[in-house]
Amino acid sequence: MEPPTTGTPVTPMIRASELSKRYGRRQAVRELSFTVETGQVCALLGPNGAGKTSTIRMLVGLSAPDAGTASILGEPVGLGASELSRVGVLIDGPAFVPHMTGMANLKLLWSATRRSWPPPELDDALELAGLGAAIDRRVKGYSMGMKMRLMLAQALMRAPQVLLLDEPANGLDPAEVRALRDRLAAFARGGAAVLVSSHQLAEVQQLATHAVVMNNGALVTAGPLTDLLGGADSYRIEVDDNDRAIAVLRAIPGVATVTAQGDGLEVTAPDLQSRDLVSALVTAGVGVTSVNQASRSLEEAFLTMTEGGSEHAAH
Ligand SMILES: Nc1ncnc2c1ncn2[C@@H]1O[C@H](COP(=O)(O)OP(=O)(O)OP(=O)(O)O)[C@@H](O)[C@H]1O
Repeated sequence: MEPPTTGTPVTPMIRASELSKRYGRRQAVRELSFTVETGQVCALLGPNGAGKTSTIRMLVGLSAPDAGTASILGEPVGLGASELSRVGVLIDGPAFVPHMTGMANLKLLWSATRRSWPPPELDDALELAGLGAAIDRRVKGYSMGMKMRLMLAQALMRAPQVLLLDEPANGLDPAEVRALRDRLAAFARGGAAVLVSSHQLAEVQQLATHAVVMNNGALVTAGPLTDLLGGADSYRIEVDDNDRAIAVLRAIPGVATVTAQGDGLEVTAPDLQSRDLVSALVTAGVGVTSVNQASRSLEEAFLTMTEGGSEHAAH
């Protein structure tokens, strides 16, 4: 869901406002601002040491910013803030008691809330986490993916409106990442806001609707993933005859620009589908080798991050 651009402003579910954090001489986060709205799965993206974990820790009140404000559900975050009861958190990897079952671990974690077991949302949380019968097996036999699912269950059983997950896809195989994506998407469709950190562009393209890209503690770019990826309105097409293809493409109503780039063509056509372009080319007898949606901006942002000399964090 997109935030409205006009009309009554909505309160962002998650807001980082000019957040800064320093550890000794290391400026981990600098003047970082972004928001996550209801219905969004937002990726917090950046190389190792970019400041993602530091940011999430400030957003959930585990560390205090040196400057700026973290707000959840419109309220400033602090340790013990009441809003935090409506926040699900996965940070610092799964930590469970190995000789206890998944369910016993959930019960133990729930006991900290001093509310009676089971939580009303337990069944939904278990279904979304998708552990099946394994929930009654000991955690020491779990794979990394299963531990992540159990983490997800413990975050979801609180019926959170906001979910913050630090590198949840670490140690998951591609099928598990897909399953995680489906679960996060379902959760966001229910009106929640999800912030999920990652250092992998490919992973984020699968998971998120929005992205906040950071490097060296600072914001590089932020926005809907489709915008950051160059939008669905631009395509890279490779053909067997560039000159003829350019003539054909330029004659299609709705094609805004056609430019030759390297071996291929860069086409902007906001209202057309790739198949419209391909069928026009093929009908005109031009052989099409490949068609891809251009994904420039986010790639460029990543390039910037790499050039910016990302540091590997030893922590
Ligand atoms: N408690 C700490 N004490 C000292 N330095 C820290 C501490 N926590 C983080 N840092 C430093 O702050 C910078 C940002 O770290 P952070 O963990 O937030 O980055 P990250 O993007 O989450 O990286 P990673 O993907 O490796 O977890 C790094 O240079 C890190 O070494």
